[in-house]
Amino acid sequence: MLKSEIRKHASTDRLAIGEDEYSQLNKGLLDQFTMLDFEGINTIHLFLPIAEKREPNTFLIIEWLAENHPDIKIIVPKADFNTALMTHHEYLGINDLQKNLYNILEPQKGNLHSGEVDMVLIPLLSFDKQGYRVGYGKGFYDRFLQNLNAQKIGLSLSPAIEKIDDVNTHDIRLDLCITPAATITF
Ligand SMILES: Nc1nc2c(c(=O)[nH]1)N(C=O)[C@@H](CNc1ccc(C(=O)N[C@@H](CCC(=O)O)C(=O)O)cc1)CN2
Ligand SMILES: Nc1ncnc2c1ncn2[C@@H]1O[C@H](COP(=O)(O)OP(=O)(O)OP(=O)(O)O)[C@@H](O)[C@H]1O
Repeated sequence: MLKSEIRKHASTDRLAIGEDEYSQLNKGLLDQFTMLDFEGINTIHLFLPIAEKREPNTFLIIEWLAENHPDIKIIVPKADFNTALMTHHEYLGINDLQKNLYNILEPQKGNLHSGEVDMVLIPLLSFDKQGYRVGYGKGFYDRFLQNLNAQKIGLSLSPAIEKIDDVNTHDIRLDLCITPAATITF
């Protein structure tokens, strides 16, 4: 299928997920996440969820990390829609967040992080069996991941689709994708 069609289908399917199902799926996703190997992981970059779009609830992951790996530093992005680039900031807690025009929570005072990141948790609308992903189509993550030497992990509440047909040279493959039912390695 083409990215444009996948985006339509995936957005519609997501909005059909009810509150209870959303909560169950997020629990499954967290269980899978906790099974990763955190040896040598000092810094994790993650997105903050747009709950009304039924994105994976990464706050559960943040809470689990705070409890089980308090030394891991958490970095969150801020999107600049003029340049299609993101800046990356230390996560200071929920009180430092404010919604932007797109209803995405963003850090306000968190220091800019320009150092290394060991693991990136990546939002997506859909992914395929080869590890390619489809996002909202602005290329934010493709640009960010381009020169990044980190474990690239997609988070998805739905399983892989067969194939994205219009993969291009900008598209960066995931190393892993976590779903509520399984963690897939590419
Ligand atoms: N939670 C989260 N944060 C993220 C991303 C993401 O996918 N999820 N991004 C990943 O790149 C970046 C933001 N990317 C975005 C790209 C396009 C639109 C946008 O055009 N929104 C329109 C229509 C969206 C739709 O198709 O529903 C809108 O809200 O009006 C918003 C955010 C950075 N932060
Ligand atoms: N590294 C890059 N350099 C320049 N342009 C890029 C780069 N990566 C992606 N783009 C451009 O960004 C646009 C969106 O790319 P694509 O359709 O692959 O988005 P996506 O993967 O769904 O989005 P996202 O990464 O925001 O979730 C395309 O026009 C693409 O050419």
